[in-house]
Amino acid sequence: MTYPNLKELGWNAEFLRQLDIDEIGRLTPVRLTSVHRDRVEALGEDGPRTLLLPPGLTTGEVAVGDWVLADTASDPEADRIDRVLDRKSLLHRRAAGTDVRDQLIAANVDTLFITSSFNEDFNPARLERFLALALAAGVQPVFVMTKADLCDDLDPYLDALRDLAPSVPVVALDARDSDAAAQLADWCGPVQTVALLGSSGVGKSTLAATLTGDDIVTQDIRDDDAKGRHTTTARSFHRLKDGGWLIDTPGMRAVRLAGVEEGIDAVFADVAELAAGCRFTDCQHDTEPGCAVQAAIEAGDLDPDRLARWQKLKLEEARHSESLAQANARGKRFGKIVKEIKRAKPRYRE
Ligand SMILES: Nc1nc2c(ncn2[C@@H]2O[C@H](COP(=O)(O)OP(=O)(O)OP(=O)(O)O)[C@@H](O)[C@H]2O)c(=O)[nH]1
Ligand SMILES: [Zn+2]
Repeated sequence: MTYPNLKELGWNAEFLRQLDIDEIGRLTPVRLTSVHRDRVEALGEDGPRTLLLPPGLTTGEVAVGDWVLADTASDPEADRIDRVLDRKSLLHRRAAGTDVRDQLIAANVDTLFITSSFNEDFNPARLERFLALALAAGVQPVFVMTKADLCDDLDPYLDALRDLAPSVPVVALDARDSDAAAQLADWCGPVQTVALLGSSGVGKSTLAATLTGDDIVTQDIRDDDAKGRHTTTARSFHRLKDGGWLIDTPGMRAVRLAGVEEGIDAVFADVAELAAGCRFTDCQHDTEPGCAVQAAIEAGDLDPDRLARWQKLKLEEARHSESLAQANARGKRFGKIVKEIKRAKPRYRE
């Protein structure tokens, strides 16, 4: 069995530069292909490996696509991660439900295929949200529009996408057709890593199968977390027909924003620029005098819906970032209390 070499796995000079002389001989670079509660799976030049984590590092701090240095010599019982290399990009989101922790989705992704279909699923607010996520992560976004075969008139959708983000490439395709791979070939070649994002039913699994040549029905690997709840922590890493890699994330209906303010401002650069011209720095762009945003709306230069979507996203971002900061503070307080309790408790056995 031959395995892909490091370069084929996406390794490049940026990662190599992070190793010091001692590490080059002693440690092995490998790329993470799935993350479980207590261990990770990785792929390197010698094939797949299971790695344990060193003290002080949890699986919540690593993501599929990460490059890590594996220590395969120190402990005869198990291979371990020595350290995680700096990432060139990191997609993350807020965890589901009331959990406000940041959840890592995928690391070192070059291109995010923001997938939507030409039908009722088409939703500008959702696309902007995905776009903000991609830009904040440092990933190139591409709009991949599926079910083109079912739509009589693509133009209104294509126009809407151009208004939304003029510089983002748009590809319209039938996800079931093998031509789809050729249409996306620019982003799927050797050394490139892509990820798919989009709501349920838009055709992500279908497209993944077309791009990889496998029928990779998303297999969520369920793990029990510390509280015994079932969580989906594993993501899959698949070889693309064109030589690159696909990180396949389970359907994400609602991406929770947090810490992506820069991404939002980039997506709404036109509105943000207008807002910078308002008379008051804390202008709410409502009825304030000297509001450049309202002036643009009146002049027909700005769609009021777009202003509303910007405000909604910013509010959501502010709220989530705040709760994240609060949760971190709470976590620290909790940690302190646990330590105090431990200190106070008599120790019967060690
Ligand atoms: N006609 C047509 N059907 C498509 C296309 N893409 C996907 N489908 C169909 O749409 C349905 C849903 O596709 P999936 O690939 O399962 O969608 P998904 O995004 O993976 O959905 P989740 O797994 O729920 O996230 C399937 O019946 C596909 O065959 C397309 O481009 N054209
Ligand atoms: Zn204003």
